[in-house]
Amino acid sequence: MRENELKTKECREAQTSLRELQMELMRKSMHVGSLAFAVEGQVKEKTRWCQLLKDLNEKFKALKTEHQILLKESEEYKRCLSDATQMTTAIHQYVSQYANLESEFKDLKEKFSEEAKERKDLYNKLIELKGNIRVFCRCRPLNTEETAEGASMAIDFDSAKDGELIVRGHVSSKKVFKFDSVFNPEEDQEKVFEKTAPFATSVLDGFNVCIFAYGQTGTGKTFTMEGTEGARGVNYRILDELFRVVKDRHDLFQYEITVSALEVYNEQIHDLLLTGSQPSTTTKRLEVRQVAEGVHHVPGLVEARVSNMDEAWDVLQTGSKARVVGSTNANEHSSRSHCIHCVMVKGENLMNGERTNSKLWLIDLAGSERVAKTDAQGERLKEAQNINKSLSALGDVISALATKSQHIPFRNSKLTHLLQDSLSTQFCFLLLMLV
Ligand SMILES: Nc1ncnc2c1ncn2[C@@H]1O[C@H](COP(=O)(O)OP(=O)(O)OP(=O)(O)O)[C@@H](O)[C@H]1O
Repeated sequence: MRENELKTKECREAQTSLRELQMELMRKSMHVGSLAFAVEGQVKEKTRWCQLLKDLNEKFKALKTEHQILLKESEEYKRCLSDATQMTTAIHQYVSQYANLESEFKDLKEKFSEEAKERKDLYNKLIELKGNIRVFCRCRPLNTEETAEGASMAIDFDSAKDGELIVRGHVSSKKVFKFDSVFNPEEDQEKVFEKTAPFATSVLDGFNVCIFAYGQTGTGKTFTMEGTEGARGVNYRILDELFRVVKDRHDLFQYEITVSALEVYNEQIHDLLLTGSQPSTTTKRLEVRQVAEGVHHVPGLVEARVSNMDEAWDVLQTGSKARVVGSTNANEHSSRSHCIHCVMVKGENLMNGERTNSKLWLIDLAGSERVAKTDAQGERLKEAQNINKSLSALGDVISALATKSQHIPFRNSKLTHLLQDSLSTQFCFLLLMLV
């Protein structure tokens, strides 16, 4: 019994310790569960950190590459900076050089203006010394008919070297004429122009220049002024020279050039640039009007603006052609009218703003044969009388100008009236006498 009780006690104790062990096991398994949960959390955390580390690694790599690029760029910038510094120094040097040049340029500009004025004054004096009225004589060669008829020259050209021309008369008489220049039959258009060329500069310097061709019909007035395509005359050559000088001076001067072409026939002025302006057709006559003290104008006259030689020549040729086309007999008509080409030049000195206003007149006068000699009647007589009247009026004006007379009779003919302004101040007058 006792043994039974012991066994029961043992059994109870075993039961109690089993219960405790069970409790302990439960506690331990709960602890293991919480540890597993914690471990799972740690694993998750580790994965996240690993990912972060990976990302950071990539970012680091990218930053490293960027750093390399920036390093390169910064070296480039450094180089540029040194270039820029050099450039700035160079610019500073240029600026100071420019300032020096500018002041030198200003000095030169002033000197140039003074020299130009001096040159113009000297030129002015030279013209005065040479005389602002000059007469050249040109003798044409004998034509084939004259040679066939056995004609010979009455002029002794050997003596003409100093401008003195000896004309042998009948028997042993001889007459001596004095000219500023004499051109013998062998001297060509170029030779004649050599002496005329300086007048182009005079016009651009503000002088009025009048060049006349005077002589009897057939002596070569039109040949000398107009010339032919193969032997250009004064008109073409002087315009060419004028535009050459304009081009040469384009940095210092600005010029505005206009041209007109007109004709004086039977003491009436006609515009050759207006179609149908010939005397044979019914057109409005032009008149010279005084618009201010010392300023005369021809209202309605076409003034064509030209900017180069070709344009100017085209306009003047239009005028010359209109003169020929309008007449029934070109030669007859041309010898009975004064053909006038006028080149108007407005200049501005770009250095000092000085302005000039001048005119170049190129005039092929009507044939100078005398009425008594021509045995003219009717319309021809009227034409010849008008020519005589205007040529002698021109002669009177020249002699009044040459003797510096108080009164210059400009109003005695249409031609001299037209030229009044141009023969009143700063002018050069050249008469080409053709024989
Ligand atoms: N220096 C010269 N050399 C060669 N030929 C000339 C010369 N002068 C004139 N001639 C010739 O003489 C002829 C007459 O000349 P031109 O027509 O120029 O005379 P003009 O005086 O103008 O006459 P018009 O009063 O009728 O107009 C033309 O055939 C021209 O070619």
